Amino acid sequence: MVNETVQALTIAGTDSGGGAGVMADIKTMQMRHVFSAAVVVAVTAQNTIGVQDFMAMPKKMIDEQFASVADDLKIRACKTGMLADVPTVEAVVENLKKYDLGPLTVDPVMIAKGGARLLSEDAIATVREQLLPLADILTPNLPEAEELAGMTINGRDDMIMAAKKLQAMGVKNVLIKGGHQVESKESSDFILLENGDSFWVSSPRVDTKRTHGTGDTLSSCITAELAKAGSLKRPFALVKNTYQQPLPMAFRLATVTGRSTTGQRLMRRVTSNGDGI
Ligand SMILES: Nc1ncnc2c1ncn2[C@@H]1O[C@H](COP(=O)(O)OP(=O)(O)O)[C@@H](O)[C@H]1O
Ligand SMILES: Cc1ncc(COP(=O)(O)O)c(N)n1
Repeated sequence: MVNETVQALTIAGTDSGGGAGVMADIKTMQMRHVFSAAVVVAVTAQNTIGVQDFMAMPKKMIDEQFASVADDLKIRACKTGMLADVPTVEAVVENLKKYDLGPLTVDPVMIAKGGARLLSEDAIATVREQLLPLADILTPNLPEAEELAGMTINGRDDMIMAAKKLQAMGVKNVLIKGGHQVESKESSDFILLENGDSFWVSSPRVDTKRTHGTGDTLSSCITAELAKAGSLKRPFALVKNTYQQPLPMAFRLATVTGRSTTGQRLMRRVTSNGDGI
């Protein structure tokens, strides 16, 4: 049951296929019992095979969505996902500064798993310079961490160094996702907290290419938990606990037989964890 007084906001692009973007965010937040609002900044024509097309929203429409949400709801935490291009990033930054929407999780979506660019190359600098300083937590995957930190990442020591570099750019907490280390038997994420504490969260790698939407699921789960708790302690405890659980057999079978994505399975692992932490 959703607690309608606990409200979170996703600021991202839609996925017509329902596996990533705003759709994954809403499903995840809902399953974490949080009411989710959405500011749609881009629309994609997309499925599990790839992104066929996308269109960014005009600034006026982005501004109006932020105003509608802020005038009516009491948003306790928010996240950004796909931000398309420079004008869109700038419009989002302007609105994030204008309204109090609680702690901000930035998922710096750049390139979809299928290879389509969801953030123009010239917008990377805008994200680095204007959006990162507003982020309470940044959740890049490995290629995004490389791009933002300006270094190549080969292994754990590099992930630690990249997280420190990103923190030096003004981000309070950094979670570097290890999903793209396909040669490793584990998927290991590195978390560097504001107070300098750090830890690794590892889980056995699911042998599948169907990982569409995994990052969105993770960042919207963190955002939902931030909306409930107001601090990062509980969201990270949840993420850590969730990942340390073995994958239920049904999900392992789905990898082999079904079209279920790792994102959807991860969502179920996250959500099947209940509120017991
Ligand atoms: N094949 C996999 N097996 C297990 N966990 C995975 C797998 N792929 C990704 N993950 C986990 O899913 C989350 C999202 O990671 P990743 O796929 O790298 O993000 P993104 O969707 O942004 O590229 C991370 O916590 C990562 O460790
Ligand atoms: C609208 C939208 N937002 C984010 C992603 C990234 O998800 P993934 O990297 O798993 O393809 C996506 N494909 N589409």
